[in-house]
Amino acid sequence: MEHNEQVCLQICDLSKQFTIYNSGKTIHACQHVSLTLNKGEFIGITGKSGSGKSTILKGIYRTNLPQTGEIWYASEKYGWIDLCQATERQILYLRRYEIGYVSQFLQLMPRTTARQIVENAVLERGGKAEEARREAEAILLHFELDDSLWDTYPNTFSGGEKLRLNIASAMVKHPRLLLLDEPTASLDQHSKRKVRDLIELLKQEGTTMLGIFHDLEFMENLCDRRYNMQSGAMDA
Ligand SMILES: Nc1ncnc2c1ncn2[C@@H]1O[C@H](COP(=O)(O)OP(=O)(O)OP(=O)(O)O)[C@@H](O)[C@H]1O
Repeated sequence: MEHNEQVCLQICDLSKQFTIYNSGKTIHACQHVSLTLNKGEFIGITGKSGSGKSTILKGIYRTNLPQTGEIWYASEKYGWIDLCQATERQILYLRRYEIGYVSQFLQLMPRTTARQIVENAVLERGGKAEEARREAEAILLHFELDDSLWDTYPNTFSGGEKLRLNIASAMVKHPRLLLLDEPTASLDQHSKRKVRDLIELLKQEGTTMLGIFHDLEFMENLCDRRYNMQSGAMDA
């Protein structure tokens, strides 16, 4: 396959189905999806509920493995790599240093405070302790997480607080490719604007993004192009 230098991610004829064991039924979660994402571009995925939007993102992040198709990614470390064929070790490396995934669900870590969650994200990408402390405080302030919460465990946080923390810890890693799976689903307008500001900042930094947002107004003027799951093409 020939690769273009401008391209960050190329999905080729991707299909994924699930078999429901107790009924034996097959669900075609997505079929024949082809999509090219250029470096620094932000594509929004649209389509009705159940049309396979999350399935695509999970395929890229390798939370699931599609039956057919290829997902070529221009990795800084590995060069062009088909994420469907990559080894577990390669996937772990890419998740740590190159590809970020934000959903509306916070992965809680036992006995880890909000501040530590964000600091760990900076340390994971290779940042120094002082840098981690500074960046964690800056992003927690940006998301207006009350500072009385910074050194507490997030299991008691409200939905919106968890979500803001989740987004903060993914964004602070500055991944080259960021996958956004409805990260703003339950946020109020004010918090959504905060997320939007950060997405704009990441865009300016050249981050490539692929995102799902139910709020089409939110997507407006933020993404460069929109891919429609039903038509399998870019929205006009
Ligand atoms: N692990 C799974 N096992 C069985 N079926 C699944 C699984 N994951 C997804 N599906 C099915 O695949 C289809 C596509 O799901 P997906 O979550 O990708 O849709 P979506 O477009 O993101 O939906 P929504 O907008 O409601 O979040 C759905 O019919 C769903 O029920």
